[in-house]
Amino acid sequence: MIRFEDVSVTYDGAAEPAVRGVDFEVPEGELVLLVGPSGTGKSTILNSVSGLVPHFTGGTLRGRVTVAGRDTRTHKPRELADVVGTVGQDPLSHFVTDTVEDELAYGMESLGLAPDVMRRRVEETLDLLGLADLRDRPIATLSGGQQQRVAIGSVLTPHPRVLVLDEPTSALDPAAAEEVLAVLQRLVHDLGTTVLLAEHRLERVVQYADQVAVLPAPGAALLLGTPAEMMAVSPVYPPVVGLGRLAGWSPLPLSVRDARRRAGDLRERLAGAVREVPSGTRPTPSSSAPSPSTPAPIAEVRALAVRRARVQALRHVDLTVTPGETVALMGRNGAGKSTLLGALVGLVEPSGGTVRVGGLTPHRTRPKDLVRKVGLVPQEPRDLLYADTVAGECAAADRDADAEPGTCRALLSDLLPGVADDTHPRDLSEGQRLTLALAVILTARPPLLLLDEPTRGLDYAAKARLVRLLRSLAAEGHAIVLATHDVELAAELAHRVVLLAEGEVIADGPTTEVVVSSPSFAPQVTKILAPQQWLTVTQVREALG
Ligand SMILES: Nc1ncnc2c1ncn2[C@@H]1O[C@H](COP(=O)(O)OP(=O)(O)OP(=O)(O)O)[C@@H](O)[C@H]1O
Ligand SMILES: Nc1ncnc2c1ncn2[C@@H]1O[C@H](COP(=O)(O)OP(=O)(O)OP(=O)(O)O)[C@@H](O)[C@H]1O
Repeated sequence: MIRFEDVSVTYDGAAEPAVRGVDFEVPEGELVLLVGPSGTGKSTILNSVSGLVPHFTGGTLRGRVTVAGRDTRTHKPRELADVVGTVGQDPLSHFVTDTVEDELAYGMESLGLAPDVMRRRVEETLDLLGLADLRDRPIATLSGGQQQRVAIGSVLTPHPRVLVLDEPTSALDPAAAEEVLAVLQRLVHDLGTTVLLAEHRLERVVQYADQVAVLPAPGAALLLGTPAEMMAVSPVYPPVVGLGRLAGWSPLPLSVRDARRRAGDLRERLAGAVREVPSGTRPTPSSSAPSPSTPAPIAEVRALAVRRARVQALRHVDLTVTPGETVALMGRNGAGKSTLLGALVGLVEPSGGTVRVGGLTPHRTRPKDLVRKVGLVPQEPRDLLYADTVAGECAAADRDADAEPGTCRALLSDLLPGVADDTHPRDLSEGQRLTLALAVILTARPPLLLLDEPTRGLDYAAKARLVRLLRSLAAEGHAIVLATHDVELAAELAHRVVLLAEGEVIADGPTTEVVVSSPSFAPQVTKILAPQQWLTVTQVREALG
């Protein structure tokens, strides 16, 4: 259905092709998962199926890409729209209408479908993706994950024969991600839809794939095979595969269920091993604090309520954060995580209750004074960056924070060597942009550091670098609060997990306690080795010695 024949793409001005000699086929009615570290060309391959490469991105495409027999070089994206539905990495940039319902209908309208068919499919899709309550909402007022669901819904309604999805679950909560993948699988099985999908969070998707295509390194040849074959050789793999490799299981398990069946021996070996307190996870924040007295909190939230237009986004929220602790805020899309971070940094005004950060009331404090107390790395780091060059961005950060000139640049070079001063922030990769935003925020050395979905778009290596960095900041005494759907990240990093549901705190405790009992928020290793309480492959490796 999709065929690549010896395809190479070279972007204008680039010395090397972004992808080289790509030659593979996605048969009709199969779901093929495209994986690989950042920058290996996954988006480039996806965009050449929809025709965005080279028609919109520029550059040169050699070889041939055909979709349902149509050559994408001679057919513009518009002329492929009746066959291919695409969701890109940045759904916001693709929305064409203002409300949820209109957006779901738009693709069908442009194809001229009958009104009764459109009506039926809109209703179906609203139900399928849990959007019914949001049907009249302006898209601009939706949470990140709600927007991503709308973006996915809007390509499903025209029933395209081919779906091309670039990280479709990056902003979704774990349950929503499962729901979306179940919908895709149903389309593949029942309607024979062909799906090509790229994703970094393999723990969410690998078990749904018929085949996996791996781009091991920039410019390297693409490998194609069954998920089990590919997971044995891929440089990126989910924790279930990491555990399987560690335990020497063959064939490698791809799902928690497969792994549980094999895990008897491993559980026995682990029961014998001394269970140490895992690195990065302390039983309670205060019990291991250096001084006998608990440090004074850096942030205190009492009975916080926030209304956003007609939505009660938060109610009765109490939260205390002390220096040196890392707190993960988790909960379904729209639960109020970003709103709570917004209240801590003064962007969102409480409608009731109080918020105190470093003795100040954030929404009544001048930004200049507040930057020394608290900094937020937003869900879309681009929202924070407005200069034309990396150097300009860093100079502005130094000024805003009254820091020595060169402070921000030194931080950036430390975190991420090799980013040139004259690069436009727009041309950085997702991970590079996140790191730049982090350096900008850290320039003021705020004692409270907030991050909204920091692992969106990051590969496993970039995530590991972020974990190391945040751990060392916590060890220096920074308090860190991160809103995340990445259960594996929370397991690695957080001392404490706070679960929000419909604007209320429903659990607040040490990571192990909160996640072990939750089917949605438990990491893979926990599910595989239950009833023993392990969180990560690293912990298991250390325990086995
Ligand atoms: N429009 C463009 N113009 C110039 N270079 C580009 C463009 N898009 C991508 N590149 C470069 O091509 C290479 C492959 O990028 P691509 O986005 O396809 O990788 P990816 O595997 O999807 O990465 P990620 O997982 O980070 O999204 C990178 O070096 C990137 O900087
Ligand atoms: N400007 C706004 N106007 C009206 N409602 C809003 C606005 N911003 C957010 N909301 C609503 O407030 C609720 C909480 O949103 P918030 O962004 O805090 O959720 P979240 O937990 O961060 O979600 P996600 O996991 O999807 O990022 C959602 O129902 C959202 O639709």
